[in-house]
Amino acid sequence: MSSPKYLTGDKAAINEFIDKFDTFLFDCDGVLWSGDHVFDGVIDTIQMLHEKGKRTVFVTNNSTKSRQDYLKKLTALNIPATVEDVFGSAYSSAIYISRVLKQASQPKPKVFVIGEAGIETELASENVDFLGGTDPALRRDITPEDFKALADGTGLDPDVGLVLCGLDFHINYLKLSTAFAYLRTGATFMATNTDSTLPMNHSFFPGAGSVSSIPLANMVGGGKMPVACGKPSQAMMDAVEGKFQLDRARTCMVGDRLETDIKFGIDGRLGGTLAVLTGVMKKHDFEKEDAVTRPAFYVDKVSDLGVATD
Ligand SMILES: O=C(O)[C@H](O)[C@H](O)COP(=O)(O)O
Repeated sequence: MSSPKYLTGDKAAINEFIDKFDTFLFDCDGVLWSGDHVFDGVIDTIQMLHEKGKRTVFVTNNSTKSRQDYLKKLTALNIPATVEDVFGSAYSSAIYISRVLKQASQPKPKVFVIGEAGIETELASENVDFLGGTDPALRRDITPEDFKALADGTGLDPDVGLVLCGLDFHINYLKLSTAFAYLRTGATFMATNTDSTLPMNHSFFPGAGSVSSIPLANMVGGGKMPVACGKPSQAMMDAVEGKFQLDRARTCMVGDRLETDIKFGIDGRLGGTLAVLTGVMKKHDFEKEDAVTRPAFYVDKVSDLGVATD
């Protein structure tokens, strides 16, 4: 693996870098913002890319929000975008379940969800029947009656054939027990994404993988991992390519996490990958001898690209 090229402060190299691509796939958390704090210069940089005729697509593993929700956040933060520019792991999962698995025509068409409204909205947009998710009936302690009903199956919906788990800010023992009970009936095991942490407010919190899919994988055992539809899944890359008619050679992935964003771009054989150091990744992560993945380029922060307009 060749050494990543550091672009910060090198105007000629940055201009050459930008000219290599027509489309930039941007990760969100840790690249554009931390929580509701948009990093300095991000808005100007996105606008600069648009003025140069470049397309920007926001590809996020955060399944708590739908495309519309993300558009509201982008708009509130003054980042120029349309709903068509957003591609999240909730949407990626919903189209995989509806169009690849054709879940509606399966003997057990319903989906049990661990996650937030973003997943529910995207499943509904694909006419996939679901339960769980933000249902307030699940936001409580497990009872002896629950143990009995989950153990003998009377507490399960016989039409559930798939479990989809993502980031759930209301995770609890009852939800995990219910999901595990469905998996024990043979339900298909899927995850929107398996990120270990969520970058938020310039710190890190439990991510989707840590709160739902990895604990369930541990319960199921045998090394069985869920089909994940977020980065670095190439099911997501294929869907992004199809929707945006990408020329992969002229597309660059911009991200803050080696094992999701950069791996997504490399495995997808994109023309390039750009790492930014405002989120999860630190320079050492890809400079160390045993780094499994290395970006082609890196900058300290996204706004370092802004010198291209000077
Ligand atoms: O735990 C998660 O779901 C992820 O940390 C989070 O949502 C990542 O979002 P992204 O960086 O892909 O925008």
